[in-house]
Amino acid sequence: MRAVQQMIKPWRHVFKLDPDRELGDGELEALCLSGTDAIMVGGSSGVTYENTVDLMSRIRRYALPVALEVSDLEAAVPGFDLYMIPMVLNTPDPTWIVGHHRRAIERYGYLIPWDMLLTEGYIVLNDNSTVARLTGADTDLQAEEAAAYAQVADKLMSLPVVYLEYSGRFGEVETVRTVREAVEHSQLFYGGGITSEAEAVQMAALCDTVVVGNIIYQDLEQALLTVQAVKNTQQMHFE
Ligand SMILES: CC(C)=CCC/C(C)=C/CC/C(C)=C/CC/C(C)=C/CC/C(C)=C/CC/C(C)=C/CC/C(C)=C/COP(=O)(O)OP(=O)(O)O
Ligand SMILES: O=P(O)(O)OC[C@@H](O)CO
Ligand SMILES: [Mg+2]
Repeated sequence: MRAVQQMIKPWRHVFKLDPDRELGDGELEALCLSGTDAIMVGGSSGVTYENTVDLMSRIRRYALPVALEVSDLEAAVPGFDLYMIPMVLNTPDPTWIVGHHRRAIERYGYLIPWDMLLTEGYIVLNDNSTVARLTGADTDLQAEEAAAYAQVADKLMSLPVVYLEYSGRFGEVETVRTVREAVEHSQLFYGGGITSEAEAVQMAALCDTVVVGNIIYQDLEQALLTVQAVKNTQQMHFE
């Protein structure tokens, strides 16, 4: 297994911080010392080189892994522990599957630290989200259709990560369960709409890694409570 895959394998809980949103030093310290396994830096709009460098250097004061989820080439900042590269599987627009990626490779060439890159097969499921609008994702999927996309990522493309993305809304548990049953090798990330311990526990039982984002900016105390909720939850096993 590649070193980057080994790095993310133990991640159960991750906070995703958006460079385009304000976060005080005290709040950042609470997040970084919360016991979460890692910080992902990313957003689907307003991410610039400047706000990404600024956030990375502030997180760097703490001893936990920090990943950049690359969503805009202008914000390809060196100095992260790893780079997570989304490919949106359920869009008809190849720009978001391979187009930006081809351009990135043409632009950065030998500067790309390949051994620090990890590809994520994104399945975008909230129609009312920035990422769905941006990528034109076909979010109107039955559970079995989402599971088929997950198997494209897992079994045909051998992607290290399948990312069920409900950004901004709590997902359908039955869909997540159906996807869980279909994914064998990829690490299954869940993100979207977690605002409480109970919601965190539900998704932690089904997924390898739970990502918590927006609630950080709305109710920090609730966000912090999700860390132990996830870590104390055992994953269900499916045959
Ligand atoms: C030189 C150097 C340091 C290199 C570093 C790495 C690098 C740049 C390597 C180049 C290789 C490469 C292949 C890069 C890919 C470039 C790229 C721009 C790909 C497109 C990625 C993509 C599909 C983006 C679409 C949007 C997306 C899926 C974003 C992921 C994050 C996300 C969904 C955040 C949620 O957004 P949020 O703002 O929270 O949304 P809400 O408003 O709903 O809350
Ligand atoms: O912001 P929320 O809704 O928690 O979603 C987390 C993450 O999946 C966003 O990319
Ligand atoms: Mg967000």
